[in-house]
Amino acid sequence: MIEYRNVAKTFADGTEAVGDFSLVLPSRTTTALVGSSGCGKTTLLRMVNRMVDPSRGQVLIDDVDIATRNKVELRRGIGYVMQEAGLLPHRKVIDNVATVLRLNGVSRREARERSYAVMETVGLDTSLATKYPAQLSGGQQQRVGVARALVTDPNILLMDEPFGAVDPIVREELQAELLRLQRELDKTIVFVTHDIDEAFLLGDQVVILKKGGAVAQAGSPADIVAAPADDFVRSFVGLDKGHRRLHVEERDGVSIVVDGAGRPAGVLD
Ligand SMILES: Nc1ncnc2c1ncn2[C@@H]1O[C@H](COP(=O)(O)OP(=O)(O)OP(=O)(O)O)[C@@H](O)[C@H]1O
Repeated sequence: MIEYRNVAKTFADGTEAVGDFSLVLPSRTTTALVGSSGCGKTTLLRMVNRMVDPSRGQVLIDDVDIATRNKVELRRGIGYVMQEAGLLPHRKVIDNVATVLRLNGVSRREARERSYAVMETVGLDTSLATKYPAQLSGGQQQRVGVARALVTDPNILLMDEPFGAVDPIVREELQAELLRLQRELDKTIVFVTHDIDEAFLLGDQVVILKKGGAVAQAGSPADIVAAPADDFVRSFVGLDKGHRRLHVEERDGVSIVVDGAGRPAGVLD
């Protein structure tokens, strides 16, 4: 379990990125932090692996304040996937994946074996292992980023807009892959996105943020759609727009679901 207790972050230049944020993220579930640019998502995410230390308040992992933990040791149990994959361009795919294992003192041979295995886990053809990142598609590079984060088998996976830079079709593939991985691996995932549909698809818990890391609403996607907290949430999730306002129409004895623009979205079973 990850817990934020009244955390705040003001950067050295005086920018208040997070005002007062509290939240519990249950183990083995995915929490999606969603909000517009600059609302503090990345700052909150990076507090979990201490890339950012809060100015006030605490972050706890399994009831231990992480401020008391050694940063290097803490990060061993936490995978981090960033936007644009962040791969080392001059190192082969397999060496990118193996980096952290080698830093942890795992032998070259074992590091390679584990890296090949995790490439398969994330759906990467192992023939790509000896290529350089620039020789891969954007989607493949993102998978390498996920493989690299998973290779040490961390309990926690932090993902910062990991699918933001790929085209919509590849993005859907990667989202489906992540859902499969989550079922298989059972990690505690913190996923940052500005896309509410992605947050609803991947998050067990969705946290809609306003500026300064203020929580507009936190809950399951169904809870949020059923009872949006206010007009900001209603508008953010698109409940004021046609595509989420569904109703049922009868056509020749079949109940079809139609959106606010009159487009059929599906049939009722
Ligand atoms: N190192 C820093 N120094 C000063 N200000 C910062 C720093 N990092 C972030 N900020 C500011 O803090 C606020 C929150 O930034 P953060 O990156 O957490 O937002 P975000 O919601 O992740 O945005 P985006 O979706 O654009 O990545 C912004 O105003 C940003 O400019």
